[in-house]
Amino acid sequence: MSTVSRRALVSVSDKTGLEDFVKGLTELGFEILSTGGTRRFLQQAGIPVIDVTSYTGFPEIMDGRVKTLHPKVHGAILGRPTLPGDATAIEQHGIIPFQLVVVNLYPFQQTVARPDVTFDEAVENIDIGGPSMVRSAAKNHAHVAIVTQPQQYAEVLQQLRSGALDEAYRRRLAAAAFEMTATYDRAISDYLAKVVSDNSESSFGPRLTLSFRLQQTLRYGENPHQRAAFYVEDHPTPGTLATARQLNGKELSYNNLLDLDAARAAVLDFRQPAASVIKHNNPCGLAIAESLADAFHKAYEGDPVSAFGSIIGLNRVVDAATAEAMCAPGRFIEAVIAPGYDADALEILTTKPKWKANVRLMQVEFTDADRGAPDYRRVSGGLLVQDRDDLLQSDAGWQVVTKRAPSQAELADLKFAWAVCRHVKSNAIVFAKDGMLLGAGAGQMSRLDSSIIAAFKAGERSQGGVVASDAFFPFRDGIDAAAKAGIRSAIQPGGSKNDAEVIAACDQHGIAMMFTGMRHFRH
Ligand SMILES: NC(=O)c1ncn([C@@H]2O[C@H](COP(=O)(O)O)[C@@H](O)[C@H]2O)c1NC=O
Repeated sequence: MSTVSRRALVSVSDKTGLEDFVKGLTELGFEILSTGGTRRFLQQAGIPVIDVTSYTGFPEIMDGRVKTLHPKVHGAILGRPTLPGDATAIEQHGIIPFQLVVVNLYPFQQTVARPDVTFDEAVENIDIGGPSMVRSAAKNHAHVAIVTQPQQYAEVLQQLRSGALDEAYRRRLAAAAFEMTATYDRAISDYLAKVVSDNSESSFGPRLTLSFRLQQTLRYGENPHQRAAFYVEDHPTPGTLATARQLNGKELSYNNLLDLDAARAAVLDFRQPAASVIKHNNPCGLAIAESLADAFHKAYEGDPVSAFGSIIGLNRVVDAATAEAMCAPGRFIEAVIAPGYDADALEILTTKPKWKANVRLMQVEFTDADRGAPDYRRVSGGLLVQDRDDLLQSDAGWQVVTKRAPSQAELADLKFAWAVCRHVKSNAIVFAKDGMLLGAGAGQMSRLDSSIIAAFKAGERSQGGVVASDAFFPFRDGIDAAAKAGIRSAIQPGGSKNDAEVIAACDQHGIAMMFTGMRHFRH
């Protein structure tokens, strides 16, 4: 038996804060045992360390695949010295129990997050010995404290200095340890499931396990009587809402988050400066222009009544002109999401009386990295999974089906209206002109009702404009309503058994129509 009273096993990949922590442990009388890399790191810092191989009498083998997987290591972690049977085994096999185990794992999640990662690299970053020690120590928390994160170091030292780590504290450490190994294993199984599904005919594996961590609890859900929280992925893709930073304003609500996501998505599709105005998850305004300020102005004026209390999405760094336009008298905005705010814009938006401390300003990188990610929707007792309908659009395969082809200006508006349309709840009808959404018929149970609403919203402005429909027009009535409003061009997927009747209606009204061959339902 050793004469030292306390032993710690330290084996970590992330060496953050390690030197100070282990120095603290040695000052408290701990003898330190470590694996190769950790031992070298600590010795370079002048800390006395025993190599774990000199304790086990067995070398590290197979490029480190086996370093701590030894009965003298696991016996020293799992042994219960207070039990006669365990005490005998400890004595017989020359085991020296550990009171503290400090382990963090190979960076599997960070490795597979790299776009250029190879399968072999990913596999080599699956830690085996580390989780085994963590699980052993967490199971035996009655005798052993398990430390798995650098963030725990300061508190652990403080607890040790004030006496000992009591059982309740060790149990908390054990709970954190099992949570860590569960997350780690889930990351491995998700990665492998993705590799398997990418290589198989069906993209969907036999089981789906999702893991999210709590980012914030929310005051309430869609309504005040509903509890709510925002959970995010462990390593969210840059540019997603989970990575957005709040620069100003009140606490975010559940509905704010939903609308901010829609506001960002609606402007992400455009390469020109674009602005979206979101209400209840639908754009009531959306526009593109030469400058961001003009885009915002056109978007807000698309439907200024509905825009009151809206969420704004902007796809350029906000400048002073756009900031001034958003603060103009009579405009009321709840939140803004943009890739940034220049110093002048931030000054304006954080000092204007109604904005300061009120309007939520969110900053997020605008990238395409998240496109095509899976989309999940809860139904009672299950989860619906699909590819998100957000791939960059192309006009390859579009065809003119009417006698008249759209003019260049009409074609530009048709492309714009088609891009807007997939952000509107079905049945979606969009009237647009000059890069500006004039009227949206959203979420109606009949396409004709959506057409009538879009025409009503657009009013006189729809003269010479275009209409986009997220799914085919089943009858000519939607086209008749658009023609009555002065629409000159239409875009829709086509594919109805009544296509001939709808095309004839367009020809009769002199409307040019294009079929895209792709539907954009958004239920
Ligand atoms: N194979 C083993 O027996 C083993 N024992 C500990 N590890 C891991 O090796 C890392 C530390 O290694 P080193 O001290 O050599 O830098 C830790 O992240 C630890 O979790 C192992 N590695 C992987 O499984």
